Amino acid sequence: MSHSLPPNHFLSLPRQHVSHLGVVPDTSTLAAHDFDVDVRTGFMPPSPPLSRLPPTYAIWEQLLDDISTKRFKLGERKDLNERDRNASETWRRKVQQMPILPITELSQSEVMLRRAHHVLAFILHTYIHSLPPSADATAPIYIPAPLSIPLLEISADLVIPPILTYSDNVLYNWELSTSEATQDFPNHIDLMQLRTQTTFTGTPDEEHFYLTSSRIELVGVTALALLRSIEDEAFVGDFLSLQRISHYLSQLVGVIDEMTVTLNDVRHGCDPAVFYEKIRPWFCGQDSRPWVFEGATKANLQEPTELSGPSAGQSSIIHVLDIFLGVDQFSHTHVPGGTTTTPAPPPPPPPLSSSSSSSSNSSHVVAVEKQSPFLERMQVYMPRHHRAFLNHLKQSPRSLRAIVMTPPPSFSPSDGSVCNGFSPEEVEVRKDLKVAYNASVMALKRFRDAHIRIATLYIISQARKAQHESEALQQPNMDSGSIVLSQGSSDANSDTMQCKGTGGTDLVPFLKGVRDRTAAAVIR
Ligand code: HEM
Repeated sequence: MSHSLPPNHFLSLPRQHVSHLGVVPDTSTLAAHDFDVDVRTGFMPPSPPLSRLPPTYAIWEQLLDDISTKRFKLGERKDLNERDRNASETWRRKVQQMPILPITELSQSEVMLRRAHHVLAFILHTYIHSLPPSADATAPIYIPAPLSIPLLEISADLVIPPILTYSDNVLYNWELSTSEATQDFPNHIDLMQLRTQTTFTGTPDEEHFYLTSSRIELVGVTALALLRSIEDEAFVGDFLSLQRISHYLSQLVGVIDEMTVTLNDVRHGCDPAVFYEKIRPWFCGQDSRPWVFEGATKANLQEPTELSGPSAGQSSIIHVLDIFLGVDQFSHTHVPGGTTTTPAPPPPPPPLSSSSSSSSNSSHVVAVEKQSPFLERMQVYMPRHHRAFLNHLKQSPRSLRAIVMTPPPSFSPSDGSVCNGFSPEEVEVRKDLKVAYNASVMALKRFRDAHIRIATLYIISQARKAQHESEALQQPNMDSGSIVLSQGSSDANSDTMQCKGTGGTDLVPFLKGVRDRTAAAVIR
């Protein structure tokens, strides 16, 4: 089986074996200083992801095909009939009865491992969420060994958790719709030519939902280029380079705004009710019912400590913007269940001269600390090269925020004299720099404002509607117009509705907190 990367690409080279405990650094990739971030496609791969595993794994691909052709329904749905129940039960039996396949053939190639994770993670979520509901809300869900063992092994090799991730349903879940588009890609990218490989529901809404994120990733490539240019200028660090940095930051505002427009486009193709009722439940991670990976102990495989469902909170491009702008020191501090709704006080800027201490190994640690801030936990679900990229960026010796904060913002000589070595021209240039930096931070805040409106429309309003309907059903003689909801109908009241994100956050306070802390990064 040939895969789609050129033979000399670093991901096509033989992999250094990564222990199943995930503790041996994969230096073959880190040493190459290649973080699998392409100049043309960013965090998306530069060619369409593999769409089929080698014949040895035909049974997995067949089970995935069944998901597409049979369109199983969620086990919790009230409108299930006998045929629906039998169809998913027959399919689950096939999962239980398949042989436990060794992953040796896959371990040679990152691209094949990704496809295998995609296939098995879709099978895992279909298996779990097609199960009939249990009377005991805390009863464990048993994942049969033929699914759990290879999924744990593959996840250990990729150093990501054994659950559906953003990379499974966005980064490595697309193809191009025409041969012309395939031929031109990635030198010419037509965002409208993207199609999704796998969905749970077969609805255009689900496809549009995934592709919205893919398009944001591709729009974000221009932001990555600007960040590189800013880094280069920061290295030079002279008067002219400060002017150039301001210019690049002004361009960055335009790119982030374009990402916001693309985000808003989710409304033009993904119906909120279809999303809430039919699509979203397939994403849910482990909640009150523990997932038991059968055979894991016997096979000496590490079981996961946390299993959050896929969330675009795992998108590296947004984390990159946060880290590069130094916003992460504010926006990433939320611990779910904590009380960090007020912006944290600005931390002192790191010294300009601080140098990168070491190349971190933390990209290889997959154990998740439940109490660490949500956005940091989400990095564990990212492809490990992208995680390494974020760590690399965090350790940059030239923090943009620190550059903008030199001299301190309060410094403003009014008599035009040269003060502390800064000429009046340089003072002006530094003022412009601060304005441009703050404009970028505010663009990111606008992205988050738009995102909150979308989460409200797609989750909060739909949850409220569902509650309204179920109350109406319980009180059939009551005039529906007279039903009073405990939650108000305006967005302002949405905080009172307890809704969880797929990543398990109390979504409204969480998203508003991240947005407010982003705004708090503005330099006064
Ligand atoms: C229908 C569309 C969407 C809905 C309903 C939605 C909902 C949510 C929810 C509930 C969270 C809270 C975290 C969790 O528990 O999962 C979240 C986080 C997040 N989402 Fe979305 N999301 C949508 C689309 C997107 C898209 C297209 C992006 C862009 C790539 C995005 C980027 C983020 C980010 C970056 C976070 C982390 C919080 C932050 O950094 O502000 N979302 N989303």
